[in-house]
Parts: sequence; structure tokens; C-alpha cells
Amino acid sequence: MSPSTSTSTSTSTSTSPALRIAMLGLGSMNGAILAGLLDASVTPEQVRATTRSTATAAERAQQYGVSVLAEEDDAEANRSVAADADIIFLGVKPHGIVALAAEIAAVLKPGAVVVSVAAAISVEMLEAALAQDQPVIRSMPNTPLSVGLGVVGLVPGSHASAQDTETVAALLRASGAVHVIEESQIDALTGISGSGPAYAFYLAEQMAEAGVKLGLDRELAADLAAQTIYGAGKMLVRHQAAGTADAAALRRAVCSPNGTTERAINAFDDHGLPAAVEAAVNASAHRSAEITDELRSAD
Ligand SMILES: NC(=O)C1=CN([C@@H]2O[C@H](COP(=O)(O)OP(=O)(O)OC[C@H]3O[C@@H](n4cnc5c(N)ncnc54)[C@H](O)[C@@H]3O)[C@@H](O)[C@H]2O)C=CC1
Ligand SMILES: O=C(O)[C@@H]1CCC=N1
Repeated sequence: MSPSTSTSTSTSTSTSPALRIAMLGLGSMNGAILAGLLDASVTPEQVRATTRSTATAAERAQQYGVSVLAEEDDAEANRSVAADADIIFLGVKPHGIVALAAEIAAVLKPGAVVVSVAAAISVEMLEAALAQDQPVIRSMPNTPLSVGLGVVGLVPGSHASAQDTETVAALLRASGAVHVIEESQIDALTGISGSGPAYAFYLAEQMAEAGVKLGLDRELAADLAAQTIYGAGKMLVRHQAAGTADAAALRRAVCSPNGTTERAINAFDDHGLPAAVEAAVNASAHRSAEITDELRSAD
């Protein structure tokens, strides 16, 4: 890591404003990470980003107030943004990650930490594309980082020091929960928290749609669904952290014997919700592993 990085865990957050951060591929996920960082300790001056197109670069620069270069305008955009960075978030689609890592490999500062946010791209693939000893962290974040309520799994590569991992963790912890995990766990984590926000949004869509069919205004139904999922999530996190209740206990507390909720939960069971959720989580996790295999065999 660069000289601007602290040498102790306890001070890494306080010195993080000095870190220079590159966001290569400022799309949905890197944008969500950036929004979380800017809401916390990071200033726009610390960040430089890239996108593929000129139009997107202008739009994102306006949205986040950071410098954004377009690859379409400048073939050197990724290299020039990466060259002076201490932490580089690679935020393009999985099939473009290894090429992007190879593109910037020669210009990176020796201790700069490369953080991939891509599904399916292994530490080994990333390390093979970069200079020997370049610190790498494979991550699986989720988009609620944009509102300070994200979840991130981090897999440190073989050249990432404990301090490198803690520096990245401290940055991200300001906008979510950070878990340092083994790489063997990351596909399962993807199936729950990486893809998971979409499951909650899908549930909200379906709850609102059912409300509309029962005669509610669309806006009212959408608000009821959103606020209910938000409130339930907050309540669950608070109780689980305090050890006062888990999801099943909170669910049971809403279910009056022979009441409305018991009927609803029975309907979920009758329509196969547990099996559907398990199939969805497995499908996401297995797709991650499948993409890894596809990209390995394409080499
Ligand atoms: N969207 C999500 O909720 C999550 C996405 N991810 C991972 O994040 C990565 C990006 O996904 P999204 O943000 O959803 O995609 P996206 O399509 O929204 O963003 C990708 C961005 O990369 C830019 N880009 C493409 N090639 C480029 C290049 N050579 N140089 C500079 N910029 C380039 C595009 O202009 C675009 O802005 C993927 O690898 C995905 O697996 C991980 C967790 C959650
Ligand atoms: O759908 C995807 O492949 C990415 C990874 C996890 C969430 N979105």
C-alpha cells in the first residue's frame, strides 16, 4: 500500500481521506459503492473514475461530483486513472474484468490494492493478470451500500496484507457490513447478499401488485410494500445483533393464532415459497460458479 496508508488498524479510517481511489467502470455496482463512500469519509477529490462511453461519463460526473473519464474519448483513461490510485475498484462485467486488470497492470503502484467487485472472477484469475505481488481483493458487494446498508464479502488474495484488507474493509464498513470470508464461500454469499437485494425488490413488486388487485392505488400499494420491507429488515438486523430474536421468532410474533398472517404464511407454504427461495439462492450461487468455469475454459 502507498505511503498515504496508515500502518495500524485503529487509524486506517481516520487517514482514509488521503487515499486515492479509482473506480474503473462506474456502473450500478461501483456507483453504489461510490455513493456510500461519498456519504461517509471520502471526498470527491480523492476519486477518479472511468466509463466506456462519453455520455455516461458526463452523466456520472454530474451525479457524483467526481472526475470521470471515458474510454471512448481516451484509450488511456483506465491506465491514467489507475496509475496514481491506492485502491482500484474494478467494476466492469465479469467477462471484461481480467482484460481490464491486464490493461492497467503495468502502471499500478506496487502496493496499490486492486479490488474486483465482479461475480465469478477468482483471485487466481485476477492475480495472473496483474504484476507479481500486486495486492488483490475479490469482493462481492451489494447495491444497498449506496444508502449505507450494504453487505460485502471480501476475499483477500495471496499478496494482500492484513493491513490492505483492513483498509478496504474500513472504507466499506462506513456503508455496510463487511465479512472477510474464504473464497469457497463467495458463491453462496453471492446467492444471498449479492443477488439478494433483487429478491427483496421482487417481493416488493409482487406485494404491491397484489395490493393493486385488491383495489389499492398503485402508489399507496408500492409505499406500503417498500416501508414494510424496510421496517422489517431494520427490526430483524437490530434484534439479531442484540440476540433478542431471529427471523423466525419475529415472524411468529406477527402471526396471531388463526389470524390473517397465519393464513398468509400458510399460503406461502402451499405455493412452495421455501423451495422457491432455496432454488433461487442455489441458482445464483451455481451461476457464479458456472461463469467461472466458462471464463476459465475460454482462456
Ligand atoms: N449490480 C449489482 O447489484 C452487482 C454487480 N456486481 C458486479 O459488478 C460488476 C458490474 O456490474 P454492474 O455495475 O451491474 O454493471 P453496469 O453495466 O451497470 O456497469 C459496468 C460499467 O462498466 C463500464 N465499462 C465497461 N467496459 C469498460 C472499460 N473497458 N473501461 C471503463 N469502463 C467500462 C460501463 O460503461 C458501465 O458503466 C459485475 O462484474 C457484477 O458481477 C456485484 C455485486 C452486485
Ligand atoms: O447478477 C449478477 O450477476 C450480479 C452479481 C450479483 C448481483 N448482480
